[in-house]
Amino acid sequence: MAQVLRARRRGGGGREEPIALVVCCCLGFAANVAQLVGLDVASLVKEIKERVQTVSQNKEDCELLAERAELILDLLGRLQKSKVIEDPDMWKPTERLRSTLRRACEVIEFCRERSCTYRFCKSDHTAKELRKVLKALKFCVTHLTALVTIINGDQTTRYFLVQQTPDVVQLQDGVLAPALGLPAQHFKYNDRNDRGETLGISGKAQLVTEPSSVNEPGLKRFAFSQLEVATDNFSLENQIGVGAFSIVYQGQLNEGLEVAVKRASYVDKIPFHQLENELDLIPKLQHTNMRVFTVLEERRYQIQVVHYAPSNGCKGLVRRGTASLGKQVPSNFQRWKGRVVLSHMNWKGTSHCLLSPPQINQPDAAVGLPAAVTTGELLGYCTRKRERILVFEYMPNRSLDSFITGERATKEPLDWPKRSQIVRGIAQGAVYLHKLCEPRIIHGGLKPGNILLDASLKPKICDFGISKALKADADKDCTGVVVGSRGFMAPEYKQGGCLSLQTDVYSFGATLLQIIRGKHISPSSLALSDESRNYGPLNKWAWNLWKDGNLMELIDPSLHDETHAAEMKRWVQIALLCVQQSPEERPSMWDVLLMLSCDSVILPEPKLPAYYC
Ligand SMILES: Nc1ncnc2c1ncn2[C@@H]1O[C@H](COP(=O)(O)OP(=O)(O)OP(=O)(O)O)[C@@H](O)[C@H]1O
Repeated sequence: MAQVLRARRRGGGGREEPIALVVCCCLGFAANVAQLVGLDVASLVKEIKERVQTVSQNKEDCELLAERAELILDLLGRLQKSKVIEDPDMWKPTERLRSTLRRACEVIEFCRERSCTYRFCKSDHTAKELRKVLKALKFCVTHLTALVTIINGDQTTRYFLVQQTPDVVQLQDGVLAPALGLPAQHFKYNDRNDRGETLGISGKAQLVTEPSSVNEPGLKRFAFSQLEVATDNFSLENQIGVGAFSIVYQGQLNEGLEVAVKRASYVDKIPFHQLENELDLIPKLQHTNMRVFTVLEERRYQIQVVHYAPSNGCKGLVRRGTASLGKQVPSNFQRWKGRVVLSHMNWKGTSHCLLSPPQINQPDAAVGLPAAVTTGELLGYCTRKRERILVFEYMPNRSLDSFITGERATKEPLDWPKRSQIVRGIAQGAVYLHKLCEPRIIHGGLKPGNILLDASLKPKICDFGISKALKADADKDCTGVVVGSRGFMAPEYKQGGCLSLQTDVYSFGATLLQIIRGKHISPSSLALSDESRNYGPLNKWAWNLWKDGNLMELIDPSLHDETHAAEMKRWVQIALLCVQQSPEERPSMWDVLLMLSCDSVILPEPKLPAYYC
C-alpha cells in the first residue's frame, strides 16, 4: 500500500525518496513546512476519497472520514496564506496528521475487504480503528479551524498595544495566532506590518507551568477527561464561541448539568493570565453578588434585609435584620412617597429617582440594583500541563452580539422592551462593579460579545480576563498593555494603556449605540477615518444626527413602529454622553443608571464624541 500513499522519485543512490523530502531540499526550511504538509496531505486525502468509493463495510463512517480529511486539506490551504505558517513550530500539532491520514487510508482499505473470514475475524477491530481515526481527525479539524478563525479574526478586530520599554508603545491590528497544545516558546509575536512597524505582543513568551493557586472552596476542580467527555472531546460541533484568548464549548456534565467550558487558546503567559484573572475575580463577585440584596421586603416604611453583604463584600450598604428607612439605610437610599428611592447628589444637583416599584421578594425590582446580574456562575476549573480551562454555568441565549449584529438579529430581532431591559441590566452590573464591590472593578472589555443572556434574556457581564481590581485610593490602572476590541475601546486607553472607570463608561456608551442601531450599518456616505472606525464607528453619525435633531435615523428600523421613540432618542443622547472624547465629561455608571431609569433627570448636552473627525 505504501507506494500508493506517497509519490516517490528516484534519489541519487537509486533509493526512492518521498516527494515531501525532495521538496524540503529544494526550498528553504521555514517557508516550505506548509507546502510540505500540503503536498503530502493532498495526496493522502485524494487517496482516501478514491478508496471510499468502493468500501463495502462501515460506509457512513468512511464517508465521514473522507469529509473530515477534505476539510483538513481545505483548512490547511487557507492557513498557507497566513504568515503564521512560516513558523515551523506552528505546525507541531499537525505532526501526527500525516500518520493519522495514513491510518485512515489503511482502515478504509480494510473496509473494502469483502471476504467472510476477514469480516468474522477483523470487522470489530476495523470498526474500532475507524472510530479512533475519526476522533483524531476531528481533533485536527478543531485545531486547524481555531487557527483559521482566529488568524482571520472572525469577530471584531483586536488591538494590542504593548509597552516594551516605558516609552515605546507598539500596535497590532488583528488577532495573533493561537494554537492549542503548542509549547509557549513557539509563539513569536514579532511580525512586522507593511509600514515596517512591529506588530503584536513582543517579548519572550513564557511557559506557565504551574497553575495558580485557587483558594476558592466553592469551586470544583474538574478532571480533564471529565471535560473531554462533557464536550465530546472538545468537538467542533460543541464549539459555541471563539474569543481571542479562548475557545468556549457547550458541554454536559454527567449529572446532566449544561456548562460552558472555556479553554485557553494560547499557551502563552498572556492568555493564561486572562483565565487566571477570571478565576481570581469572578468568585469575589459571586460572593458579594449572591448575598447582597437577595431578598428585600418593603413593609410600609421598613426594609427588611433577609440576606446581607458580608463585611468584606460590598460596602456595608445594607445590614442584617430590619432597618427603618432613613435611619439605618445608607444615605443613597431614602424614603420617598412611601417607596425606596435612590437619591443622587452629584449629577446636576440632587435628583430623587424611583428606580422601580418595590415588589415583595423581587430583589432587583425592589431597588433597581443588581442581584446576580454581574456574571454567569463560575463552577470550577481544570488545569493539566499546559491546559487552562474554566467551567461556567451555560447561558442558553449566549451572547448579546448574536442578537444585535449576528444571525439572530434578523431571525429574532429584540423589541425595545427587551433591549431596554438588557441595557438597564448591563448598567446595573457596571454600577455593581464600579461602586458596590470591594475592591471596585473595572471590567475593561464591555461590548455586546461579553454580555451573556440567560433564559429570560437577563444580561450577565462575562469575560473578566482583562478586568482590574482597583486599589482603594486609585481610580485607574495603568499597565501600558492594551487589549480590547475595535469600536469599544476608549481613546485614552488605547493611547495610554490606562483602564479607568471612565473607560468602561465609554465602552458602555459604544455598546448602547450598537444595541440601539442593531445590525444595520451606517450609511456609506459617512466618511469615517481609520481612527473613527477604531473608536466607536457610530459616534460620528450619532453626533451628526443628534445635532440635526434627527436621531430616529440612527435607530434600528425594526424598532420604528414602536411606541418608545422618545425613550430611544433619550438613550442615544445618554450614549453620546458616555462616548465623549474627554473622560472627565463622561458621566459615571451610577449617573448613567439614573439617567436610564428616570425620565425626570435632565440630560446635559453631549460634547464632541471620541474621534469625531
Ligand atoms: N457561560 C456561557 N454560556 C453560553 N455561551 C458562552 C458562555 N461563556 C462564553 N460564551 C460564548 O463564548 C463567547 C466567547 O466567550 P468569552 O468572551 O468569555 O471568551 P474570550 O476568549 O474572553 O473572548 P474575547 O476576549 O474575544 O471577548 C461569548 O461571546 C459567548 O458567545
